[in-house]
Amino acid sequence: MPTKTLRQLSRDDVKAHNTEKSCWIIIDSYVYDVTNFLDLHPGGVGVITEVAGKDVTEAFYGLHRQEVLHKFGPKYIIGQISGEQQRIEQQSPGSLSTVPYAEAGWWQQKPVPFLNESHHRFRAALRKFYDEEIMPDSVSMENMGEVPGSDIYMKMGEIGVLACRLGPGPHLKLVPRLPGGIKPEEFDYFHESIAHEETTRLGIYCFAEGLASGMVIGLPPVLVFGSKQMKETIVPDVLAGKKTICLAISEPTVGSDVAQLACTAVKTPDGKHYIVNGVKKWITNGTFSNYFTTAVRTGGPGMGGISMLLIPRCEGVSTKPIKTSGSPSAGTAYVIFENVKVPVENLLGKENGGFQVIMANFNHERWSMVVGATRAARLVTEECFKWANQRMVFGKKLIEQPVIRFKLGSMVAQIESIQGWLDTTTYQMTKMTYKEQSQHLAGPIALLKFQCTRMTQSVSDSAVQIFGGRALTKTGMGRVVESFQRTNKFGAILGGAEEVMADLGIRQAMRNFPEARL
Ligand code: HEM
Repeated sequence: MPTKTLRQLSRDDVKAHNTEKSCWIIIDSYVYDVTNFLDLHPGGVGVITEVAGKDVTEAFYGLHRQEVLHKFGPKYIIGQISGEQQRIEQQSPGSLSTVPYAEAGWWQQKPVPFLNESHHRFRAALRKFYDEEIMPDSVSMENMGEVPGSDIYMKMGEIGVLACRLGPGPHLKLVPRLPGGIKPEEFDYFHESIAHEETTRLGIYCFAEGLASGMVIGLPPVLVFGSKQMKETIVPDVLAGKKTICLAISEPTVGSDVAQLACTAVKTPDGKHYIVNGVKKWITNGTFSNYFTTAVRTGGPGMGGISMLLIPRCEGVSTKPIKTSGSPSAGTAYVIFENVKVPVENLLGKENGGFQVIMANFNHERWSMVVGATRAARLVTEECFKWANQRMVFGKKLIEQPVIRFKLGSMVAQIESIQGWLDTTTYQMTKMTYKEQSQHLAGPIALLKFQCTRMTQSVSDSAVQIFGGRALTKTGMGRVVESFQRTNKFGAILGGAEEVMADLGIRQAMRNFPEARL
């Protein structure tokens, strides 16, 4: 809202401008001359002229998100009502929300043992970046089905967030700086979780997926198992946002049952190349990636015959968009390999040792999905809290209905339960080596993901009921809830289906089952 001194007006001054020829309205103490906007107004001329000359604050907020006012409003402001102040809290870039439960406890001044000042600094820098650089165009890009372009990737590379989304490790030293001036040595899994959370907080699932979700799962195998040459050339380019990468494992007939995959890589007689043939499906960021971290069959059937190859976009590689229930902004693709010649140096790990490479990555992927899904559910709850507080129905605010408070209570309780488990898990990760994490956390993380996506479905269901018809339109008041109800199931399938997760959790637990009897 304007910072310069505004012309002071009285309510009577405004009252006189109540026609199509001169149409003034008051929203939260500011006076808008919307005469020239009437013909542009998506809701039509009549709705505004009907209330011309009046204070329309409640009517406005009943029909529009605050972002509408921020985007279109400022140029029509001509003054402020004398002696009045803006009353409605404005979300400024980078700020924390004061709506109850809209931020996890620590961010709303409740002490927790895991976080310190560096996490605060990191969050503030990152949120400001997302609010200012990414948010403004993201809703329209998602609706138009546009993927985030290289300009966005470069900006993300510049601030260092791409590296942060891969977690702690030596790769953090490959970027010139990290958000908030964090040092690579002080970076832990809580910083990483903040980086995922702030991406999800955009509230636009597929566009947010387009922001390097493929890299989060596609680059770690290169970091851990790649050759020196890959680490010196490909990794820095990806972290700088100059190149993009994704993970290509699932196939038209193979999802969670990775051991059955059919894409083949056959060595040439001179032993210098693999010839890759096959199709990958549901590959996030596949439509625009430069590299594909790909699972291929180099040996016999089952998990012992799988290898991982880094395949560049080259002759014989083609990608086709898949129309999902989300938006093309995620770049979800079929990736088709037809006699693709890949140097043997592009092998990640050992030949036929690909299953270990895949597994090494899975826990981290699942954990990061829980982080994102929990944050998305929290955002949805914030939307519901705000809406229930502003929506008037049957002569009172929605929040005054006990049934709505019950729904909100149930949503908050489920989210906070997952948050508690998640924070404990993240803390355990900070105290364990990668190997220890695989040994001790694979089962609990699988169960956590299972419970988390059960939670998101329940939260989505309640949120839709609270928003009513607005939860079914892609633009307007309910856009965040609409996106969530359309896309939250992705998390229940990708990275291991719910049923597989619950089963895995128990199978892992059975590995250490004692000689116990009742
Ligand atoms: C500065 C003043 C205003 C601006 C910039 C503005 C802008 C907009 C925009 C951008 C939309 C499309 C919303 C979307 O789909 O995301 C919209 C819709 C609408 N506006 Fe306004 N508007 C203003 C004032 C008003 C006023 C004063 C009223 C009546 C009280 C009004 C009534 C409506 C209605 C009924 C819709 C359709 C809402 C729906 O689809 O649910 N607008 N307006």
